Amino acid sequence: MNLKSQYASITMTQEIFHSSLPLHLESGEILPEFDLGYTTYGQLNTDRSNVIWVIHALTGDSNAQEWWSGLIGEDKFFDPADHFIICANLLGSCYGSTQPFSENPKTGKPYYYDFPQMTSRDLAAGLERLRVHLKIDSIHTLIGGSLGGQVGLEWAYTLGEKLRNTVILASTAKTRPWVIGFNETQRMAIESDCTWGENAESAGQKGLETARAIAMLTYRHPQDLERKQADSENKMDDYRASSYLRYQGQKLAKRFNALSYWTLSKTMDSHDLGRNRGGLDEALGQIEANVLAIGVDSDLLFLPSESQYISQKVKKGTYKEITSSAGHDAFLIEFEQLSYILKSFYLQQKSS
Ligand SMILES: CC(=O)SCCNC(=O)CCNC(=O)[C@H](O)C(C)(C)COP(=O)(O)OP(=O)(O)OC[C@H]1O[C@@H](n2cnc3c(N)ncnc32)[C@H](O)[C@@H]1OP(=O)(O)O
Ligand SMILES: N[C@@H](CCO)C(=O)O
Repeated sequence: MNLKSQYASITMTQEIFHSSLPLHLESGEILPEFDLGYTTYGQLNTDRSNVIWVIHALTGDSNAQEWWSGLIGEDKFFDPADHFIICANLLGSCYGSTQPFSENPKTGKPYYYDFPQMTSRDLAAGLERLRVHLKIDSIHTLIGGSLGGQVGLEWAYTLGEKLRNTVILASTAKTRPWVIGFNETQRMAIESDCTWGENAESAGQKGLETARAIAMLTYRHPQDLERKQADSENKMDDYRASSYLRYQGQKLAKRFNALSYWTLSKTMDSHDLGRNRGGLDEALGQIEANVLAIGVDSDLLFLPSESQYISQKVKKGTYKEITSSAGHDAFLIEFEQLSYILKSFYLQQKSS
């Protein structure tokens, strides 16, 4: 579907890529075939050197120009008039790619709880299959935050010199117990829903609301809630913070499903760039691309030190930090700082 924008030169496409070749997963399981829904903005230039590949986070979709509107779009830092911007819905997610509700070719029925566990390395392998299909031999920049940063690091490792720049935001090279713990509380909430276990797309949805409420506290910061959710002094119940978290839970449950959420939270947990590669330092040292790791000073989920570590252990690393009271989700909010950091990074590449 080609949607011409108001500027004749800028196109947007939304396609489904079908891979009929099996994907061999890290667990040893096999995904017999799969689909990836993807969105592109702009066009490839003559030497195909203007590819910006965006990787979304946990509940994201391929419409990067929507959820990252401050960074991607006409007259934004990544402008489709200059770049070919592509974003694919990650395997396991429910926005057009193969996921727990997809048909299992072996049974002719939805996978549901039989959907194979996938790691960030598997999700990167799925994106690699799409890259080859699209005949994209070189990627100018790979950029992703949180889970998107985990998948981005895995893909940067295998892309080698096919990738020039990698921008990893609010993420990590190996998921720590702190994050696994938060994800486990969210899965416990989903599993406590009496509908969990049913072969139905509505299974676990109330539990998902609670999971999202827990997650929102990891995506923000006490200062953020103090600023936006504080109540008047004499309040004794029905606090703004309570209704805010309940609202956010309901809002996610309207657009996402519990099985995809459960699946992708396990993907986040199992992320370890160094697994079967001689450890983290060895693996990070193999990445050929220029790496810009961006931390958020108030991030309580993926700590700034984890971004600093990435920049210190890769061959060509730069660390920058966003200053924000918003916490982890600042990578979705602080566009002025992000654009400035990116501009100085690319200028540094030009001068080196
Ligand atoms: C990288 C990716 O893949 S992104 C992943 C997919 N996308 C997402 O997760 C959504 C991304 N966007 C967001 O999370 C947010 O919009 C952000 C982070 C970009 C911006 O967050 P903020 O501007 O701080 O919005 P905030 O978290 O305060 O929520 C505002 C919403 O809560 C509502 N709200 C605020 N306070 C309360 C309250 N006390 N009670 C009830 N509702 C409330 C607002 O009405 C508003 O509703 P709306 O979203 O329907 O308009
Ligand atoms: N809030 C975003 C980023 C989480 O890391 C999401 O829901 O995916």
